[in-house]
Amino acid sequence: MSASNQLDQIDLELLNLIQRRADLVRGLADSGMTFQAGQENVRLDQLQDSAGPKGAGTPEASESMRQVLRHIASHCRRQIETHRIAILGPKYSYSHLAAIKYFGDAAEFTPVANIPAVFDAVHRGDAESGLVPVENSTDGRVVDTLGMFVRRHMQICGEVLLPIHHNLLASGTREQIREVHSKPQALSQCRGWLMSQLPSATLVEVGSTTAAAESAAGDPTIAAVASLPAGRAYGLNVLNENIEDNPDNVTRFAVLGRHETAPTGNDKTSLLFQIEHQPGALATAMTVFRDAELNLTWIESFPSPGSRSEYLFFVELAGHRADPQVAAAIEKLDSMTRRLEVLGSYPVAVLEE
Ligand SMILES: O=C(O)C(=O)C[C@]1(C(=O)O)C=C[C@@H](O)C=C1
Repeated sequence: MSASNQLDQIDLELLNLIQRRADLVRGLADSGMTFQAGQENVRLDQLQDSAGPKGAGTPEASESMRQVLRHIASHCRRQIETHRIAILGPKYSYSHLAAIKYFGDAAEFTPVANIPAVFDAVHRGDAESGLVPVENSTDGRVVDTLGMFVRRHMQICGEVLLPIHHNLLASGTREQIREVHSKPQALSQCRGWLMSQLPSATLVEVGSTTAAAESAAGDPTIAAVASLPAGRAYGLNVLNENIEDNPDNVTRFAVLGRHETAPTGNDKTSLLFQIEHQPGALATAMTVFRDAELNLTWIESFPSPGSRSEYLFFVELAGHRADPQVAAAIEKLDSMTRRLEVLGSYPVAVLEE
C-alpha cells in the first residue's frame, strides 16, 4: 500500500475510534452518568504520562498530544450535552485561548463584555462554567476578578496557566500608529517595550485585548496589543511579536462553576476571609495554617467594599478541603473570622507552552 493510502487508512481508523468513543460517552450518559466539563483533564494527563516516551516525545509534542485528547473529549461531550462557558470576549481574547486549553475547542463559548458579566452569566445559569483571569506573573492580581469574588459567592472548579505572548497588531504600518489600545493588564505587561519602541503613542485602555484588535481593524492609526489568533481573525498585520517585557509572562485563570471538584491527590484550595480589625488578627489567623503545616501558595489583601480601613484576604494552600488537616484548619479559621468562604478545591494546573 502506498504511503498516502496508509495515511488515509490511519485517518479512517482514527475517525472510527473517535466515533466509538463518542458512542460510549452517549451510552454512559444514557445510563445516568454525569460528566463535568474539563474534569477529564486530570485523567487525560495521567493517561498521557503513562504512555511514556512514545506518547510524550519532546515537551512540545507532549503538549500537542494533550490538546488532541482534550479536543476529542470535548467533541464527544458535545454530542450528549451543550455546556456553555462564559468568557471575556470577543473571541480570541487570552481568556478564550485559556478556555480552549481547558475545555477543548468543541465546547460552546459565550463571549461577554467584561469580567463581572462572566460571573453574572454563571450565577444566573446562562452558562454552566466561566473562566476569568486571576493573576499574572508580571502584573499581579486582576482587580476586577478579586472584586467579584468579594461581591458574589462563586465556586472555583479548576485553574489554567497560560503563557502570554503579546503582539503589536495594526491594519497599517508602524509609522501610522498614534494610539495603542489594549486591556490595562496587557499594556502593563508590555510597558517597557512600548515606552522604548513607541514613546509618542498614546496608550488607551479598553475592555479586552480582542476589543483592541477590533478597533485596530477599523483605523490604521490604532495598534492593538493582543494575541496572534486575534490578529488573524481581524486581518491585522503583525508588526512585532513577543513584545511582553518578561519572556516568562504567564496568566493564571480560574474556572468558575457550580459543582465541587473531587480530590485528585494534587489539589489546592482557595479561601476568602475577613478578620476583626484589630492588632495581631492576621498573624493569629496565619498560625492556623502554620500549626496544620499547610503550605500557602498565594496571599492577597483586598479592600473591603464600603470600608476604607478593612481588608479581605485571599489565600491559596496546597491540599483539598476534603483532606482532614485542611478541613480542620478551615473549621478553626471559621471560628476566628468574620467571614470565611471556601471558594473551591481543584487540581493544581501544570504550565505547558
Ligand atoms: O483581554 C484579554 O484578552 C484577556 O483575556 C484578559 C487578560 C487579563 O486581564 O489578564 C488575560 C491575560 C493577559 O494577562 C491579558 C489580558
